Amino acid sequence: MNTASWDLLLTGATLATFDGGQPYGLIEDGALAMAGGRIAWIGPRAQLPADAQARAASVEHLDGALVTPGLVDCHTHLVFGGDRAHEFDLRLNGASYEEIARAGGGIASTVKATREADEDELFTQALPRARALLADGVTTLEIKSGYGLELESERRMLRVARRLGEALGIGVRTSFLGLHALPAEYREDRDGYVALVCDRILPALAAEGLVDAVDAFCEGIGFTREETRRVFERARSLGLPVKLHAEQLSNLEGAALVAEYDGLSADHLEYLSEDGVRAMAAKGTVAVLLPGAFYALRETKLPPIAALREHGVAMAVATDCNPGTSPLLSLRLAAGMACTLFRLTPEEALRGVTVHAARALGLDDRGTLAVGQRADLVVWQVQRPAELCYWIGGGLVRAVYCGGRRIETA
Ligand SMILES: O=C(O)CC[C@@H]1NC(=O)NC1=O
Ligand SMILES: [Fe+3]
Repeated sequence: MNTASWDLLLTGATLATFDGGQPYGLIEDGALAMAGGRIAWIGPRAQLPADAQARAASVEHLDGALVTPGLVDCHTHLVFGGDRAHEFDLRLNGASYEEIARAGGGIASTVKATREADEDELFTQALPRARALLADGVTTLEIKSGYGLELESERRMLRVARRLGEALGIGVRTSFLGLHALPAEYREDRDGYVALVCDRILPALAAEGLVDAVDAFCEGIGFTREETRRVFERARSLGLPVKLHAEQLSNLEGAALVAEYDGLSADHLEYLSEDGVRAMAAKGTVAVLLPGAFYALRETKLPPIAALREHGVAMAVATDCNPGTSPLLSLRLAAGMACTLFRLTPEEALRGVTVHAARALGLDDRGTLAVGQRADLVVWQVQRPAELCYWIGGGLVRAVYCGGRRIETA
């Protein structure tokens, strides 16, 4: 009779648990057991129960390899049609953003390509991007809508997001981003478009179970604070949490608006003020830093990292994977950029792509290695946590587990 109560026992691991007070929550020469998709036991190998080997259906000795929680990418626009590589080429050959936009480029070109693609085409185009993030350790992905800007295309985007999670066996959380850009057909009727989003599209997609959170692009080139408030009011009436692209290019006090609605996160934040930091701290709103967009746009204004630290605002880091301002397919590289460009410590950056990123999605069942957490974890080819931010480039993953199941990353 099988007496095993553990599915798998990993021993001889360097465990970065991000749980407890030690730097990285580190446990040297540790052991971790999984059962039923959860972590059943974790601690120093020397403290394993005497019958540990008998309890485990299988045992793997890791010779000191680093084990972390599965990485959480809490801000992506991963589903979209076409790409903007040609614009990258035009820009590097001297074309301005304005010239490209006037020629139909920018978000408008991605909206056109997304509307023209059917669900299978969108899925086929997004799958390699999701696999690339998975191959670098991501086990939970947030994926936004926002390139459809009308009901059927927004629905297609969110259905593809759900399909990606099912196909790859990883967690997916969706965010509705109807207020991402004004579609051409509403160029003369902003109010009409905001009403369409709030009164028609969002309620319909929420009723179909496609929306986990509501986001908006609160910016001079996006939507105003008042327009953002309208979609937040609708989200609240539907019982959906909110998050926001806030203070990316200017200060519209979007972060304070998220805090007013007890929102999950404010994202970008290069122009975040001290008042905005205080508002976020008072409500536990997570600051999501997006160094990929900062890098690709060659920004110079840094987010107020010192103020966020001083006020104890949890900082997350994400790829913001999108075709225009952050075509970034490695969350680990985003963590490295957060260190090099934003001066986060490696521990801050790694908390930013694990436990704090999970909190930015309203998830408390993942992001740390602790008994009862989902068995979402990565076994790395390195021994020290800081190496995950230090090495530039991929190939450091040895194994990925999601819900206790080994995930193929090739
Ligand atoms: O250019 C794109 O396709 C998206 C830009 C992206 N969206 C947003 O809200 N902020 C950004 O940087
Ligand atoms: Fe974004």
